[in-house]
Amino acid sequence: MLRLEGVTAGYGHTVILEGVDLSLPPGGLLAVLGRNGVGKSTLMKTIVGQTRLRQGEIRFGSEAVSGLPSYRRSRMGIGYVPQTRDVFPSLTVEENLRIAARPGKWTIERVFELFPNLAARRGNKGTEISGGEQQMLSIGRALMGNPSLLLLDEPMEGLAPVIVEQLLESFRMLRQDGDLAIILVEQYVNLALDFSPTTIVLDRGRVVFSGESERLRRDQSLMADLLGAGGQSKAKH
Ligand SMILES: Nc1ncnc2c1ncn2[C@@H]1O[C@H](COP(=O)(O)OP(=O)(O)OP(=O)(O)O)[C@@H](O)[C@H]1O
Repeated sequence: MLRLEGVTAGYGHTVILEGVDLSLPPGGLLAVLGRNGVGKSTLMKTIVGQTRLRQGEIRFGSEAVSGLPSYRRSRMGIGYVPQTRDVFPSLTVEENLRIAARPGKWTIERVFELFPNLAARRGNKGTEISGGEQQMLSIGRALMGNPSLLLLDEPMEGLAPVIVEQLLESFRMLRQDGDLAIILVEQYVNLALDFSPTTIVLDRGRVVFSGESERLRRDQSLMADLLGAGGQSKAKH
């Protein structure tokens, strides 16, 4: 469903990603790990078309999407939840969801089933809900577009443990759904390894590990090598 081959990309003259290969089958899961600033968000932005692609190819389904603008990729079924939480502050929860709607199985009712907190806040503006609820709304908006691939960029960042637990539960429900492929960028290593059977680790814009999450989890010294002290401390989560 998604294939990157030799992708080199960055911003303006700056190259951040170098020779990245990855592939994900329909309904597949992938965790993306790496220290701060190694290019995880840049990888997500490159998949959705928000960086400058210098070399390589990105295919989604049967099409090469490398030359397509973001909105075309989104219409083709790539849903993106950026680290910055993509909600319109002056619109209500319900309006935020409605304007993101495209035909398919995801409806407002279904999003409210996934995130009951949002149902209770349907009339509140984007500014009148908590950070955790904004994250749920941002994910809900991506789902309303009825994607076949969902990119989640550090969705747990800065959220209280109780909200992290709620989000995790919703991700498990999405995973059970089966036909939605998900790429999860995470700083919480164990949480990501639990979520996805396959993982890649980035370091300075290159893929330095690609394989079974379990293999990484079992090899603590490899994990320390690839993710460093920061990864280790967050591995406790
Ligand atoms: N819009 C931009 N223009 C220029 N450089 C950028 C831009 N966005 C990110 N960078 C640089 O690209 C590099 C990779 O950043 P990126 O945000 O992809 O890393 P990350 O692995 O997601 O980090 P974090 O875990 O801290 O979110 C960093 O050196 C960053 O300064």
